[in-house]
Amino acid sequence: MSSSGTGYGTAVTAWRAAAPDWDAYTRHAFVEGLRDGTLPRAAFLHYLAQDYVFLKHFSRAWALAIVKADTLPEMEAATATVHGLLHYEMGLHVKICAEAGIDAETLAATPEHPGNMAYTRYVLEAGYSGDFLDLLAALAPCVLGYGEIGARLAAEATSDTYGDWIGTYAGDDYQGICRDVGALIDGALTHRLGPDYATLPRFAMLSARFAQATTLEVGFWDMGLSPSSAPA
Ligand SMILES: Cc1ncc(C[n+]2csc(CCO)c2C)c(N)n1
Repeated sequence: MSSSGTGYGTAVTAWRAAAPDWDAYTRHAFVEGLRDGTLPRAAFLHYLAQDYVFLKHFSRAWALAIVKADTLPEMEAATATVHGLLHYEMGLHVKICAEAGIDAETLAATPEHPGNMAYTRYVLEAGYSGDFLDLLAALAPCVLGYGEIGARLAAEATSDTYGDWIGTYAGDDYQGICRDVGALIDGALTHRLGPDYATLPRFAMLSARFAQATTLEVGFWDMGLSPSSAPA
């Protein structure tokens, strides 16, 4: 595991260090292909189409966070994320795919890959059967991993083929979102478990959720690298 992160918060820094697959996720061959520009365009577009489906369910999971929240600021943070996903991030996917000749209707009809389904339904299930903390622990690797990937690739990229993608996640706006989500998690833990939350068994259970979602992110990149594994 890498020893350093991007410092998004106390809890996520601990969870990140304890997740066995963190490097497999953030330094995956797909990510390295974005870094050096060798990722085939077909793999990128296949990934984007699956990610469009992913974001739809991920938005539902953040909407569930509004339901599971306990304070108005928690509700506001979750609402802002839902809004950003539906009105900004999904639109970016539509635009990039349209430029590559995949129209919005085709994108919306993308068959959902089982690895995609496994990940989003795992996150939703964490929220359905658990509380706000369970849901945030399952949501966190996605948000913060892309922040870490973006920041590293902005410094280490050797090609600008995927510069727009890298720039989106390396940019100040997205890095600010990552710090906000890290602070939301630290605040939610303190509010529910007290300031010594990191010493409690519950914290280790949440860490395991974070690790599981991290492993499912690895599967998502794997899927992106093998377009032929998509269901009909
Ligand atoms: C598989 C997969 N994992 C993570 C992200 C990144 N991401 C998902 S939602 C969001 C906005 C804040 O919640 C960001 C950056 C993705 N697009 N696809």
